[in-house]
This record gives sequence, structure tokens and C-alpha cells, in this order.
Amino acid sequence: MFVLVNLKTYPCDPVAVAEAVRDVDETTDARLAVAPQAAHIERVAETGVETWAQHVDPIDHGSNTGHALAESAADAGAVGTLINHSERRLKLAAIDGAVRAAERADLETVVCANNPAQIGAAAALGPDAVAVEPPELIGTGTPVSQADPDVVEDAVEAAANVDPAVSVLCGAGISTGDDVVAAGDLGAEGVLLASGVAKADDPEAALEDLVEPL
Ligand SMILES: O=C[C@H](O)COP(=O)(O)O
Repeated sequence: MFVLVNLKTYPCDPVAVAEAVRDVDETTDARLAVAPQAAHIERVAETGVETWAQHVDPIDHGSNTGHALAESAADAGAVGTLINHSERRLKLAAIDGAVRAAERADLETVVCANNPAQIGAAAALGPDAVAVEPPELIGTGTPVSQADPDVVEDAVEAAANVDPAVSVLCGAGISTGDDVVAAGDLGAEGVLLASGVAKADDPEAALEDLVEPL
């Protein structure tokens, strides 16, 4: 299972969480990675943890003030990027452009979507993976794998119908090892999570619980 920890803009210490993710990664067969704010990518990557960007824009080098250039994320140490997170939505053409920009910079891609229909559309754009996240469950602590298992199974089916090479993650409310196991049982190859680790009093203990059954 792939466990991707998104730090969003939570007021955690990104390096401390990164070190916790790195240390727990060394204890498990699961693949762990962390997605900090753009300004923290370099410091986080220097810890040795697998580091992802939270977003890149559909742009190339040039006149694009304030945009996130895929090559800059890669230069800072990112190896992948989220695209179209529920909190950073893009229009379809921009999602396509962002996937192409990430490919140009050799970044792995996870395109997020709200529901199975959007997952099918996202898979058609050829990312490495898609992540289904019902927005109403994000940050609630109520795991999508238990509260809305159909959305995960339907997302897995929708992606497979379009492109079986695109793997499926699920996210929203996931904070325990049981939640991750449930996600895997529904066909997800990984989970995207944030508050369960980034807002935990002890992120390393939260991560240990997440990977314990894997
Ligand atoms: O990127 C992470 C997702 O939005 C899930 O967030 P959450 O784990 O806080 O529900």
C-alpha cells in the first residue's frame, strides 16, 4: 500500500513530520511519502523521505508569476505531485496540462477527484494514479473506506474500465491501520491522508498505527 501524507497548510513542523514518515517507512513494506507546502519541499526532501508536491500548474518556464512550475518542484526534491486536490481544484484542460507538465519534469502524478465519474475522466488523462475523496468526509475522521465503501469500489471499477494501468488511492478521514486495510480490501492500492498525521499530537505514533497491519 502507498500511504501519502498531505501536510496541507497545517501548522505542523514539516521536517519533524517528514523525519517521522521516513523513520516509519524503514519499518514497513508499505510505501510512505509526504507532501509539504511548496516552500518546504527542499527541507523535507533533505530528510531522505519520499517527497511530493501538493500541486503544479499547467505551465512551462516563462511569464507565469505566482504559479507552481513542475520543474521547480522536481529541482527542490519532489518525485511526484498531487493534481486537482479537492482544496485546489482545476478545470479539465488545466488538469490535463498539469499532468503533462509533471510528466515533462519526471514527477509521478496522482489526480484527485470527488467521485467515480470524475475518477473515470481523470484516469483518461493518463496519470500514474487517481485518488477518490468525497469532500464531505475530508478532515472529519470518518473514514471513506467505512462511511462510503461503494465510492471506493466504484472508483476502482471506473478507473479500470478506462485504463487498468492507473492505480487508485482513496482518501478522507483515514487515520488508523484498520482504515487502510479496509481501503485495500475495497481495491485501493493506497491512501491519501492528512489530519490523522499532520494534526496528531504524536505523528510518528499515528504513522506506526497506520502501517501496523500492513
Ligand atoms: O489530502 C488529504 C485528504 O484531503 C484527506 O484529508 P484528511 O485525512 O484530513 O481527511
